[in-house]
Amino acid sequence: MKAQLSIIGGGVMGEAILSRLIASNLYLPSDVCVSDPMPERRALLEKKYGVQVTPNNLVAAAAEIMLLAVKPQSLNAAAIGLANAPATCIVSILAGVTLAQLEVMFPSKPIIRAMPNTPAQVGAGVTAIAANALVTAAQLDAVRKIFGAVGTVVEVAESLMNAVTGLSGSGPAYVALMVEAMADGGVAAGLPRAIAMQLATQTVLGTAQLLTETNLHPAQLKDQVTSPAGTTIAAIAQLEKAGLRSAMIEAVLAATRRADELGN
Ligand SMILES: NC(=O)c1ccc[n+]([C@@H]2O[C@H](COP(=O)([O-])OP(=O)(O)OC[C@H]3O[C@@H](n4cnc5c(N)ncnc54)[C@H](OP(=O)(O)O)[C@@H]3O)[C@@H](O)[C@H]2O)c1
Ligand code: PRO
Repeated sequence: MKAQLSIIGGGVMGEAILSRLIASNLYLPSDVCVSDPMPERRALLEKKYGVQVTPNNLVAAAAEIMLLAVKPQSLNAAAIGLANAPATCIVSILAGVTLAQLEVMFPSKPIIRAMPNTPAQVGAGVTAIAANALVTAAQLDAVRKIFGAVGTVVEVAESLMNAVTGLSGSGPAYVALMVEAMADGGVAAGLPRAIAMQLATQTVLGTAQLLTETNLHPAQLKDQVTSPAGTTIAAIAQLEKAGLRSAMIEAVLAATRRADELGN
């Protein structure tokens, strides 16, 4: 049976997207087929979501939309035999892999390159998409709906996709590092670990919500928190001394460069 959607690679991101598509009723489990080499993984996805599973990418490829969710290093192996895949539209979430490279692998196919992030697991992701010239308005709409089920969708020029990868694709790891470090600071100052984690996580969540809902510039928010001769400016002086801003800028650039390398 031809599935509406196939997912090639049922790992972290494949499952994150799958789980929201099923939970939001955008796809019926019977309309989705997931291909993964690991029997335990297939069994888990089949049991948890009721989807079709297969170890054979060619079987899965018989779908309206084929979502490639393998690691960039596994793409060549995963794509063997898929050049003439019956899939109508190919969607790739692979870091660094360009539309031009995908067009060589899947000649004459409508292809969309996408970069989601792991908050997709809770429907709070952000995904950038870029389409090739063969994608129809209906296909773009269908793919927008897929990523809309896991969060916000933005369209960007394909030339910016590696920068997106360096910022929002990899970004949850930077924020997680910051939350962990803030909690460690709280523990160093005497807070119990569980309370410190709750305070750190909610501070990040609330600050993101405040910035989103008020459209405040981050500098204005910082100024609101920073009393003259107060506690916050003492902390900020330390962060500036340690080069936090520069470290964050360099981190995004390093991830962007790595995405460039993965595409070569
Ligand atoms: N994780 C993120 O935050 C994130 C965010 C945005 C985009 N991405 C992109 O999403 C892709 C997947 O990342 P991930 O973190 O989900 O990786 P992952 O957890 O390793 O998932 C990849 C899955 O593909 C399977 N696989 C390997 N070779 C295959 C083949 N030939 N055919 C079918 N399936 C195959 C893997 O099985 P085995 O484990 O048995 O090899 C694994 O289950 C990557 O290209 C990454 O750049 C990831
Ligand atoms: N995770 C993938 C990586 O680290 C791509 C963006 C987030 O390569």
